[in-house]
Amino acid sequence: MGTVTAHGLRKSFGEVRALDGVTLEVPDGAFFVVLGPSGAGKTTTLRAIAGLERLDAGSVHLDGRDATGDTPAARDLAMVFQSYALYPRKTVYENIASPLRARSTPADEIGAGVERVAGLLHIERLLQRRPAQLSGGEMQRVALARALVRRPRAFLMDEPLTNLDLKLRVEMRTELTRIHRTLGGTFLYVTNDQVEALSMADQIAVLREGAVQQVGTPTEVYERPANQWVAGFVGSPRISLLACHAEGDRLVGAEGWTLPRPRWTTAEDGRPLVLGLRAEDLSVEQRGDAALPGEIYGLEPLGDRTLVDVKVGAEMLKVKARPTVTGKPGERLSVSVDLDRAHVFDADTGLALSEAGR
Ligand SMILES: Nc1ncnc2c1ncn2[C@@H]1O[C@H](COP(=O)(O)OP(=O)(O)OP(=O)(O)O)[C@@H](O)[C@H]1O
Repeated sequence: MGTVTAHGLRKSFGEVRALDGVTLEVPDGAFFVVLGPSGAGKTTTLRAIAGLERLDAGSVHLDGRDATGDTPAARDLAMVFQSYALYPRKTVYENIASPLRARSTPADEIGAGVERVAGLLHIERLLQRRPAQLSGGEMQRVALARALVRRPRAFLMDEPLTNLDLKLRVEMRTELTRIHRTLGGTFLYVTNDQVEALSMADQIAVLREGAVQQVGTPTEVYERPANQWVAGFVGSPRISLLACHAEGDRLVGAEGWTLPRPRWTTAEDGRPLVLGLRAEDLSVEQRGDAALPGEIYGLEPLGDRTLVDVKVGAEMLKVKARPTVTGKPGERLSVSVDLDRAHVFDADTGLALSEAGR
């Protein structure tokens, strides 16, 4: 078993409120990602669960048992840090073996355990080296191997891929999901990288300023963001946001445009709203009659696609287009909108308006 439940975690450092009532329920065997920008409280959450941080309030239950007062060792969790934290004077083999030695594991089991994880992480040929003789990517693999060599109740991982270059990071994402599938076990993983979260997680908790904004599958968080902030944080390129209000069966933009009002939008006429449109739900080709008038601001070729920045009055839309698209700044065009996929938020509260019905 490996369920981890954090309830109402609160923690302040002097004036800074790092955690403002964080509640998480991590099911046994999940790949659960806590996603949030720098300073959101991700590390503090993980450290609190690991028993490394004293809480002002809240509780931590492991496999249903209250572990709030337990020492880190008694919690039986393995933690991987961004900084690797390897022993510099020990070989890779000894680094990986150290958690097993600390628990007086028989020698033959240690050998078998190290070989197994070394194989899993493709680091067999590094076992006799010392950390100073490793690249950053190799050190990261060793740090992961050292955590994975045991079967703790859960693995806690604090941005373990941050120090890797982009290519290695992408590779390790696939490897970590493979390792999770192979080993089983509960992974609680924190990151500020939304692509990492979307590509690896079974479930994502989005954290902002010490408060959970939304918990859901990657699809739920991306397709049905609970509020404007989540919509803006998750997704690349960033969602375009346009000020508007409803008038009968139309949405009327602050910049003078109108669109048919999505049938699921529940808001009284005149209330300030924000229309959220993702780049892939917009098109510079003519499609249907829902369209916004604008002018090209710039083109950003990205190889497999080109992003077209379109000015709609003083506001900006990012539109995903074919790589062959052409156009000059200042050229007028009409941007087609897939309204079934649009998001509407209350401008005052930021909350998504009734999306359940679609
Ligand atoms: N030991 C500490 N003393 C004082 N303030 C702290 C301490 N640890 C964290 N904080 C503050 O608490 C807040 C949350 O920090 P935390 O490290 O949990 O965020 P994070 O989401 O992990 O950020 P990052 O992605 O940058 O690591 C921040 O404002 C941070 O400055």
